[in-house]
Amino acid sequence: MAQLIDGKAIAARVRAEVQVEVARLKADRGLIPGLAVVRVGEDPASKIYVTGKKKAAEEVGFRSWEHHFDASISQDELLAQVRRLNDASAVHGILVQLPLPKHIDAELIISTVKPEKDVDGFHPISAGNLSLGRPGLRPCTPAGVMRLLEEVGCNPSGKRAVVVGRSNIVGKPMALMLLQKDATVTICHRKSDLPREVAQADILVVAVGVPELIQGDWIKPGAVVIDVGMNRKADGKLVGDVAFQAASQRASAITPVPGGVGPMTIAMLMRNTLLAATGGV
Ligand SMILES: NC(=O)C1=CN([C@@H]2O[C@H](COP(=O)(O)OP(=O)(O)OC[C@H]3O[C@@H](n4cnc5c(N)ncnc54)[C@H](OP(=O)(O)O)[C@@H]3O)[C@@H](O)[C@H]2O)C=CC1
Ligand SMILES: Nc1nc(=O)c2c([nH]1)NC[C@@H]1CN(c3ccc(C(=O)N[C@@H](CCC(=O)O)C(=O)O)cc3)C=[N+]21
Repeated sequence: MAQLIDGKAIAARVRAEVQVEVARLKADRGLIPGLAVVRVGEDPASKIYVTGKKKAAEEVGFRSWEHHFDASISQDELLAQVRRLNDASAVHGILVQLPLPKHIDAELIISTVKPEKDVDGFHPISAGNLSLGRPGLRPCTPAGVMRLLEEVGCNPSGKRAVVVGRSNIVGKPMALMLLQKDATVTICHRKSDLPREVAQADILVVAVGVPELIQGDWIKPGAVVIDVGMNRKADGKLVGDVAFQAASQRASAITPVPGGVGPMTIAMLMRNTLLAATGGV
């Protein structure tokens, strides 16, 4: 049986580290990091996520604001709101919750966030820095995965890593971060021969959004398996992209869903906001 990677507990540790640094910043410099979250429309999943973020921000001692707009807000008005947050000196981090309504060009909105305040790590400047191997704000989910690997003593150097999914917010930055740690990286998508590629993986990261797409018997014995997928079933329960029971028979370590990568995403958002406030990247 695989070791269960307790993302919930590790995330709590990351938040505790941030909390200590925030207390020191307040005492030494009178500086309180501030995080602004922009939410548009009534996506129920977004609402849950934003609530989790608010709780975490309070816990670590940040100021936080949620700016909620009706789904009918115009693109120009949303752009104006983002610019206002860019100019607000108490705001060190800005997160525009995705997805945005269809009449809004999400890429344009993301590019309008000041790169120094881009705590999601989605701005083209942040993506460019990552791709060039320069310091910068990193996307929270893959950054959280890297921390999980570290915590279970899994050093990617020289290992075969397979990332399933190539989105700009998870799969692609994940592959680049593993590459930066000297893994030999394969990126898979709809046209890939998944059973063949997955069988090669010493480290498998799956970020697809298809319930239990990855079958247990594809997994290389001893692999470390990280399941980013979050799929809600009809009964309200969450399942990942990996068939968990069968996979845990072969993996050496595996993340559960929920309680794996999800809490790490929020914890790394807190870290990024602290970094943005101190200019520490
Ligand atoms: N835990 C967390 O903190 C977070 C969880 N998530 C979850 O992670 C999952 C992925 O999110 P995201 O990256 O935004 O998703 P996207 O929909 O943007 O990307 C999905 C990727 O999976 C690939 N894919 C889809 N179906 C298949 C298939 N049948 N075989 C192989 N590849 C496939 C797509 O390939 P192609 O490019 O060829 O279309 C695409 O590259 C979702 O479940 C999401 O809810 C996301 C963000 C944070
Ligand atoms: N600009 C932007 N940045 C994001 O980082 C972003 C986004 N938009 N849009 C949506 C996705 C999704 N995402 C999650 C984060 C935490 C959990 C999380 O904490 N999950 C808990 C379970 C929560 C539950 O029970 O529903 C867990 O896995 O244990 C889930 C999903 C961030 N995203």
